[in-house]
Amino acid sequence: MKVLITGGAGYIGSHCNRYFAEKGVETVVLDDLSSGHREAVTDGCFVEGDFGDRGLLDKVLGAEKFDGIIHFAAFIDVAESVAEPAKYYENNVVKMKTLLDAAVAHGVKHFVFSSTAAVFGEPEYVPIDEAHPKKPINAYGATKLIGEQMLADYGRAYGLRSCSFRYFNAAGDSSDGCIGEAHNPEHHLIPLVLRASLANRAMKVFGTDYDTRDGSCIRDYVHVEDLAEAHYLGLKYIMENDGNHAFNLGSSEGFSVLEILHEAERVTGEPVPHDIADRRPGDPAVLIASNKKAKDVLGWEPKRSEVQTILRDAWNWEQNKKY
Ligand SMILES: NC(=O)c1ccc[n+]([C@@H]2O[C@H](COP(=O)([O-])OP(=O)(O)OC[C@H]3O[C@@H](n4cnc5c(N)ncnc54)[C@H](O)[C@@H]3O)[C@@H](O)[C@H]2O)c1
Ligand SMILES: O=c1ccn([C@@H]2O[C@H](COP(=O)(O)OP(=O)(O)O[C@H]3O[C@H](CO)[C@@H](O)[C@H](O)[C@H]3O)[C@@H](O)[C@H]2O)c(=O)[nH]1
Repeated sequence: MKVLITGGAGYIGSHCNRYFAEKGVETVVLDDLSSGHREAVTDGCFVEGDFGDRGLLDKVLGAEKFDGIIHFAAFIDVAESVAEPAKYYENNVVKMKTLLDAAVAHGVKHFVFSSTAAVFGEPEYVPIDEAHPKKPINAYGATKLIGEQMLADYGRAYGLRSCSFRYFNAAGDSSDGCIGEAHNPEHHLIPLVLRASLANRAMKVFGTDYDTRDGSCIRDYVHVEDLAEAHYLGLKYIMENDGNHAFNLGSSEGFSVLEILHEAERVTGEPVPHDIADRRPGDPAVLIASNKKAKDVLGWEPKRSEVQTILRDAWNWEQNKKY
């Protein structure tokens, strides 16, 4: 089996590339390194370039037969998407259409897509299942919902089978410390908490006046290696089953920001210096996934998504980062 992985030099894509290689899948990573790292591509072939470049896609997809495309490449910063929506519609929608057209033209039949919990917007109930209304409240979430809709339409019209995964909070790093999260700038809670301990410099807790058990926001953290496995199961599923499918991926357990700080202190034995700050605009109080459909349909079972395991792997990575 052979797949093209866009964004495979990024955080989640690099773990997926490694997992697929372990499973004996041949991979070609296509990444423009706008936020990814060449060192994160530990397996397969690497092509540096833009996934929206049709000429390049024709060259890559025309050279050999690909069984599927695993599409991670995107811009991912929610706040930036509100300030600069054009940048997000261009990369996450316009270029994705180019990629889909190239897939259809070259006879690629299977497409796995990185969607997000942000397609749901403000939750009407938790845990959030796949039937939950989709009303994104920022441009980032809107672009991902359009991506899902394009897949449904391309599926009906051109027979492209697809699987969209709505990740909740991707977290953790490779269990052997070889690759990990290295966004620049970093906005995600867990790396910032651990860096606060390492540097003895206060991080900010955005809001303690939410309607939650301790006033801070609750999120569902899912290990990046569990996400990688889901992509493999998802690809296998659409190779055996027709249609366009979507799954929520989370641990189905919620932790508040203050609970994460506390758990981090238990794992590292170090205090987390922090200040209480105002709410960050656009943060829903609680996001928790129902992962029942992924379990029932794909047989997915999160193995490393206990918060202590996530924090242990992340602590190991933050202390010994390779890039
Ligand atoms: N990190 C999370 O918690 C999270 C949650 C939900 C969804 N997602 C989605 O998962 C995917 C991966 O996220 P991540 O955290 O690994 O992000 P990341 O920024 O680490 O990885 C994205 C990769 O895509 C590449 N890229 C971006 N635009 C490109 C282009 N035009 N051509 C070629 N390469 C391009 C970047 O260089 C980078 O390597 C994204 O689609 C994101 O929307 C992430
Ligand atoms: O310095 C910080 C950083 C974050 N937080 C809080 O920690 C929680 C988690 O924040 P973060 O790690 O930035 O993740 P989210 O904002 O929940 O967004 C992630 O999860 C979403 C789905 O749940 C995805 O759509 C996004 O792409 C992904 O970044 C939120 O309540 C933040 O307010 C802080 O208190 N201080």
